[in-house]
Amino acid sequence: MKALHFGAGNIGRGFIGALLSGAGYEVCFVDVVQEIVDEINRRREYVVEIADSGHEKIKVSGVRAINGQDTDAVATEMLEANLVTTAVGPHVLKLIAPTIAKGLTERVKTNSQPLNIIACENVVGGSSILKEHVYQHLDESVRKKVDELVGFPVAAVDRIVPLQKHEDRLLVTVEPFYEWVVDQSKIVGEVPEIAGITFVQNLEPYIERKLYTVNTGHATAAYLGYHFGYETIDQALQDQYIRDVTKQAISETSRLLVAKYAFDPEQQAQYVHKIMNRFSNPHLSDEVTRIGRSPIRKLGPSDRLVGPAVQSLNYGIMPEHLCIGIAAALLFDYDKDPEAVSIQKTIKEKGLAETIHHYTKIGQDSPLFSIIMEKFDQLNHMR
Ligand SMILES: NC(=O)C1=CN([C@@H]2O[C@H](COP(=O)(O)OP(=O)(O)OC[C@H]3O[C@@H](n4cnc5c(N)ncnc54)[C@H](O)[C@@H]3O)[C@@H](O)[C@H]2O)C=CC1
Ligand SMILES: O=P(O)(O)OC[C@H]1O[C@](O)(CO)[C@@H](O)[C@@H]1O
Repeated sequence: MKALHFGAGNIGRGFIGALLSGAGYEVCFVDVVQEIVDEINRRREYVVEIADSGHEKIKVSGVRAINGQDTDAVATEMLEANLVTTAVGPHVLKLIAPTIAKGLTERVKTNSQPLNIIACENVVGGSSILKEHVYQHLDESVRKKVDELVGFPVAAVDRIVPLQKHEDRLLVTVEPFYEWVVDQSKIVGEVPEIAGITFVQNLEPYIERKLYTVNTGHATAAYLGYHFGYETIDQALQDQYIRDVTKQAISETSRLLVAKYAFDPEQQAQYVHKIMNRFSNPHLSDEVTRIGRSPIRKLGPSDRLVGPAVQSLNYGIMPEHLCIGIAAALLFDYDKDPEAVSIQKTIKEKGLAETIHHYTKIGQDSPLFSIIMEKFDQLNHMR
């Protein structure tokens, strides 16, 4: 069985590639960083280290890689692949779509075996977004065949993999916990038996639970941590104010998730408890600037902060602490992050009110609007 995986980065090597290799797949990575591609091909293996007191080292063997700019090589790999996965970042999906479309166009000429393409990104509907981009590059006749033979099941992936700072460029340190949930209803052909993937009939509750609990809490702690001068997430969470706001923000999303999807409140509370412990893992050094990266994406209307805040109103929940998270994201003035720079420029040129509406789409008529304005002001005075 062959898996073609786009993105030999932290989640690619540290989670998806390692899990698929362990499940017996021959994994071929596609990346655009030639040094990583060369290093994988030179060694054909790498090590994943588990960040806990045991520091277990797991060897991932039999892997290879190709450069994504070599679209002919990628298309050739797609001819016989049994599974295609991605972990490139939500904004990159449209960039890899033409290559995937080229591969599918070639593949359906000779191969009538079904193929599933799973985007493993922190976004609601990642595989559907990818599918839309891919279809824009397919001829009408090819689309019909792809409709029949190719599935784009959506997925939720959860494993904290911080920035890697090892001499060994392929070594990747990961937290012990992982979860990969895939929408079975969109699988074309037989459901593959892959140890470590949970298949469900409706992914929406799972992706919202993951994004609006893990990522909401992480983002809230990261933006507040940055604001108050902490470097890593475990340092930030030792600050009582940050810890309290983070817990309250996740408790607001928990109330939303329980009301919307009828999750068992006790199980959700345990889920939250486990997540707070994962954030504080002393064996991981996870920078607040990584978790806060791309604040424009993270302030998007359905992403981890604004998405649950807006939805909460429909369930009679006033998400005051999520608004603190949103305000802290608007204060994220990290000059090495181009999205943070854009937000700060917009605030300077157009003012806070217009900036809030521009990025979050929250209107002045929403009760959230004035709370965000107020929290922004309060945080500014607390520094
Ligand atoms: N790091 C984490 O803890 C988690 C990350 N995720 C999601 O996984 C995705 C990847 O995140 P990370 O692995 O952390 O990022 P990363 O930056 O470590 O990896 C992304 C990889 O994609 C490669 N890439 C960029 N453009 C490409 C292209 N056109 N073709 C092929 N490869 C390309 C990059 O060179 C890089 O190696 C994101 O959507 C992220 O939200 C999800 C759960 C956890
Ligand atoms: O990968 P993104 O969407 O930029 O966000 C980083 C977040 O994703 C994770 O890497 C895992 O979900 C968290 O560590 C962090 O909250």
